[in-house]
Amino acid sequence: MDDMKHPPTEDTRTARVTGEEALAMHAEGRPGKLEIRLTKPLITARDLSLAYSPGVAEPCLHIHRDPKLAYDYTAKGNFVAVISNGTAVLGLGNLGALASKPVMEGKAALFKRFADVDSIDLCVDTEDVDAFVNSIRYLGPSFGGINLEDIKAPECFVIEQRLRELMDIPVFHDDQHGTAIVAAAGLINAIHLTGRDIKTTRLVINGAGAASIACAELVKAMGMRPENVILCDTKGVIWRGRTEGMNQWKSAHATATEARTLAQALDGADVFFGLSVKGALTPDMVRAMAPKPIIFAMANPDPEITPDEARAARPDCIIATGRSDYPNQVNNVLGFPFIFRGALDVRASTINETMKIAAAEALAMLAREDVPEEVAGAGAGKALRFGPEYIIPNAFDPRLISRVSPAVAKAAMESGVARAPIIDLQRYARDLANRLDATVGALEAIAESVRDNPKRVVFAEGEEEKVIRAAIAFRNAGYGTPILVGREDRINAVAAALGIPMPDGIEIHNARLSDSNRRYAEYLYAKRQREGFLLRDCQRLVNQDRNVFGACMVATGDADAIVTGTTRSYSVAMEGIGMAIDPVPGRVVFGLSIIVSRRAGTVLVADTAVHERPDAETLAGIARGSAAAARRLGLEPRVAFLSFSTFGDPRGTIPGSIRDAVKLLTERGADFEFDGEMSADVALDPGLRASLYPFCRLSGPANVLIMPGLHAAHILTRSVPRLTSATVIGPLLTGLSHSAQVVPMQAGVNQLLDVACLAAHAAAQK
Ligand SMILES: NC(=O)C1=CN([C@@H]2O[C@H](COP(=O)(O)OP(=O)(O)OC[C@H]3O[C@@H](n4cnc5c(N)ncnc54)[C@H](OP(=O)(O)O)[C@@H]3O)[C@@H](O)[C@H]2O)C=CC1
Ligand SMILES: CC(=O)C(=O)O
Ligand SMILES: [Mg+2]
Repeated sequence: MDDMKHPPTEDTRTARVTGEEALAMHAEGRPGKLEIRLTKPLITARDLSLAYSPGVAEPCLHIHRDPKLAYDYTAKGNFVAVISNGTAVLGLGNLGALASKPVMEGKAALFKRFADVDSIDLCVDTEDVDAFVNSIRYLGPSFGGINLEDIKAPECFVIEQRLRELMDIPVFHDDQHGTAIVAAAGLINAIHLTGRDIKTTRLVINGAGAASIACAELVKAMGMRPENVILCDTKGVIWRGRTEGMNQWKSAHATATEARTLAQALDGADVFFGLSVKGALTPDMVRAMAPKPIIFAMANPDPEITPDEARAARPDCIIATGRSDYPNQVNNVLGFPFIFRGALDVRASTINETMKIAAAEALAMLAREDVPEEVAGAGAGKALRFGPEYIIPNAFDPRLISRVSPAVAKAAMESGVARAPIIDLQRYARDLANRLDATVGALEAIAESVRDNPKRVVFAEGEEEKVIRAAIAFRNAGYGTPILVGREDRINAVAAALGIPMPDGIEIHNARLSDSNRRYAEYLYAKRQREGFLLRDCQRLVNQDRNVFGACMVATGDADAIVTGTTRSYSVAMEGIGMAIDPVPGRVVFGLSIIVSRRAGTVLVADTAVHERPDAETLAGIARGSAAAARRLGLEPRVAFLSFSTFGDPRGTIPGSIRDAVKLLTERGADFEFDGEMSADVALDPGLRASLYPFCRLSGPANVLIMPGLHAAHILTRSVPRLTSATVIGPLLTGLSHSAQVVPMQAGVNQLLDVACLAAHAAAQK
């Protein structure tokens, strides 16, 4: 196919998902997005006596005497309730309490993911303000803070005000203040980039509800003149004297203006804030705005205008939306996790204006700094740099927690609402940076970098349902062009039976009918003719073995990477790939697994796929390859060669290969820390090494574990995800001259997608 190497023409940076994918994600495994985990063991009778009766009486009595101790003996200090009645669910309207639950679980998940704040959703089934307030006001003892969400205006103003008066913990309506803080941060930078002065900037806000009123208040507090801010709602401009559809909060922002419609208000305006509904802003309105207009179309899930439409109407505009799949995401996810983190850590009694402005400024300033490689996506073509397409940090920026939360904590202390001040703020910021796992950010950075540099990835088992789903998800995620190997009618029939429409941009190649199969057979014959293969043997392999066909596509440059493994055993799939793709000369091919755990951070394990009993040279090669992979993930490698014994204790038959591998690396002067043999606990816990093995050369807990053989590697990586809360990614094949990955046969759609993304990333590094 002539056009084989042309990537899709549309903007592949975006990570679009389908409704079907979103439903499947929510239904998969344990339904929903949250579960509760224990922080203390409850295994023995003693554990039970300590955690429950009689032991639990002790903290109860202490807290009774001194309520502050609740922060020391319970989860209160890190626990936030996300509360809604579902009357303004995103921009979807009044869906009710139950239907708001996915958003509320989502907010709780974001609290945990981005700021390690524990959180629970409480969906309260009433639209009555008094009943709502009364159902919350008595819950204070359980929580360190209350995050109100998606409650419509004007009731939300009354509810928040009353709860703030009644409760002694922060009560924060995210749609009001979280949104205003993030929008203000983006506005500070957009004003700077377009050379404006906030005092003369004219803003039109579409919407006069929770988010809009809070935005109007904050921008005015920041110096925008009241007469330069016009609000519109479903009845048009909120002008001074209007009586229809008004309330006291709208009246407070009514402007003396002749404009009556949004279009009239926008004539010559500098800035548009959309906090209303999809499609409310038309290209004609955008065309009527001032030069270099600033457009924040923040309605969710669909903005008031899409970036493509806005740019087509006004190429000189700065455009932001509330979505994560366009550049410039102005969304309160950049605010609430970090604001609460800072407020909780100083046990703030409230979140006040000083804290909000500190958060907005910290966000704005972070966007002006150089973006570290792991955020921009290592090797990505499009670097994120302060400018019209990057006015606000990315939600996955790991620096957010160590910038925004300390700014909020400091402002709380300075404004006198901190009940547990932090003495050393620099140390606090450092501790926060380490609180989140770096690999999670690194993996998202890998995905981002693949979106910037999309690849052609062969899904060799193209007729399988889960493979088709993964290929479609790969395409929708913007990772590049999936190539399904299989019969077109079969693939279309499977997709039709599943009710999945096949999107454009997916290629299907039937090995037997492909124009290229003769070329692949000749390629294979040239490689294998001295190993007993005739041309017709090679032709048969190419025609009949999809792994061989797919690997030939990659080896001859028709594709960038191949993913397989769901229908054949690992070794058979490897054999097919190995027919066409060689190891990098001098490198060992091995499997690398990544264990991501909260407790131990990120730990790489190798070899988890290829060598049953590696000799010393192979072990040394595996260690070298693993150390290089660790560096690519942003980890400085500390490599431990594992055994049942540590430096000869207990005595036994330690495989000589381990000690010889350590010797080989020492003689050759490896440029990373390594040592062994040692047992896994000694490798992971430096405390166990300190007194008995002070000579050990590892400076901290090992983050790369080299296994003595495949049996031990399998036992470890297969049991960890079933016995603990850790995730295991891989095994990922390492050391081949072209990017190829074999997933375990039981791999699901998400695993296939992740591995395909990693394969595409690896292809970019070849
Ligand atoms: N990006 C982000 O971080 C956030 C985005 N949002 C988005 O902002 C929007 C509003 O949310 P929220 O303030 O909580 O909701 P509210 O229900 O409190 O307010 C909605 C407001 O939008 C107005 N409105 C509805 N349709 C139109 C229209 N066609 N033209 C003009 N105004 C209209 C309503 O007018 P009226 O008063 O006449 O009924 C009301 O004033 C949602 O789309 C939400 O997703 C909200 C929070 C954060
Ligand atoms: C982002 C958000 O909170 C909303 O759209 O309601
Ligand atoms: Mg909301």
